[in-house]
Amino acid sequence: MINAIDKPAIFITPDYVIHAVNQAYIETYNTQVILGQSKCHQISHHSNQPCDKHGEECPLQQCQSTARAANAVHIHSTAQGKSYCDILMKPIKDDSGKVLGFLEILDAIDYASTESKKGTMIGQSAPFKQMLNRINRASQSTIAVLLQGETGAGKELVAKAVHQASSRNDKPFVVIECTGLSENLFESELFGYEKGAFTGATTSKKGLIEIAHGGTVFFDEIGDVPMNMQVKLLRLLETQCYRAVGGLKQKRSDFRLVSASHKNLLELVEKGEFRRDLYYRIAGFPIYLPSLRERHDDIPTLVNHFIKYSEYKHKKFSANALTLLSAYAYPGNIRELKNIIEQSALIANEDIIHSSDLPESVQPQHIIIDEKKSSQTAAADLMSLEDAECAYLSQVCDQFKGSSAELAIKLNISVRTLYRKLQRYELKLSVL
Ligand SMILES: Nc1ncnc2c1ncn2[C@@H]1O[C@H](COP(=O)(O)OP(=O)(O)OP(=O)(O)O)[C@@H](O)[C@H]1O
Repeated sequence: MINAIDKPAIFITPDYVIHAVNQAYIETYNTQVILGQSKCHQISHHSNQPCDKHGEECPLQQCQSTARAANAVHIHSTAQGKSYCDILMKPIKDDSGKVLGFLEILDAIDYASTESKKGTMIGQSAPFKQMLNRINRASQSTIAVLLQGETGAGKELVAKAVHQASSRNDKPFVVIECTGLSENLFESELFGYEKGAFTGATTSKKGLIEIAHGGTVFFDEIGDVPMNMQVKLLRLLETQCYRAVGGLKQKRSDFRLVSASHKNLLELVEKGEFRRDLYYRIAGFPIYLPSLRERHDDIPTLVNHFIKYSEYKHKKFSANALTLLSAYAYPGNIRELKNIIEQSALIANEDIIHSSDLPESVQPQHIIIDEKKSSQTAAADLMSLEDAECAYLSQVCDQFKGSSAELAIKLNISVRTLYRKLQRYELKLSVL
């Protein structure tokens, strides 16, 4: 029975022991499993303890307590290194309803990675994993996906992942940037035009919607579509039919819809700036993208990733600079982090990038007090006292050229307290 499943699958009893694996599992994971003996966590996590003992959800336990199917995104150790996997666990019952064991179906996620890997989304924090779970779910259907997240949080990358993981991945992925689209441009760009439709239309041109046939259309910043064009957009999305500018023939395009906005669309609906019917048409399956502030744990891996794929791959950030980078709030999210890394690498004269090479916005005095900002923005950017202390100490450590005793006197604390704080924030004095 297990071999009838085309994805990798295993059968486990409640004591975590694997009793059967299918052909797809053997081909994908190439791992030595001793049936009736190996436990799932030993094989997938190289650990003697179940997943929930080392920070991951255990779908087997969930399944056991509810007697219903459970799902989780896990990081598995495979012959090729660590990789993401979407797990579906189903209880298998006998005729009397007694649970005999669990069927685990594994779906490899190759558009995301825990470590630096070109062309993938990097991260391993809990909010990132929750997002992956939603992306994987969305990609298995043709439901309209709405991506909501701050600017620079990775909406375009997620839209591409939804497409890549779907059955349409061999067809086009077309991006339509909605910001600044005038009515004329909107129609000619989306629907194309016929020869002679307007002055300058010397040949006919295909529209983006036609190009996307069979694939996915990504409407970026859909909240910026003006009211008068929202009606036309709704008609297109409802019927998938359109007419080229200057054309008479009705055309049809089969496309999967993914939209994104950094604005709160429901608030726009309440204010009467976005049509409610259009909102419900595009928001079939909302996916929230966490800001970088919510996934601070991912910063060091992202820093390594961006430096590795930049022209400064031989350079490295000092531990103090990394601490400062981790304490910053990133209103521009991952895009801002990427810029900061490239800027600092360019500024650094040596192969080590020190905290003094980081741009002013990241420096502690800027993070702590920026009087020019409105009180509302300043409140949003406020950092905890602990983060502020850590950021300040990290800069001091890079710049202070004296002994620890001298520094302790300057900071008006004992040398022991200084060492305790340095240890706590994993900082080092440049001259000790
Ligand atoms: N998880 C990630 N791992 C690696 N790089 C990422 C990740 N998320 C985003 N990026 C990178 O960050 C940059 C910004 O991402 P993207 O353009 O997708 O953001 P966005 O939310 O669409 O921004 P905007 O709202 O301004 O359109 C890109 O260079 C992208 O490759």
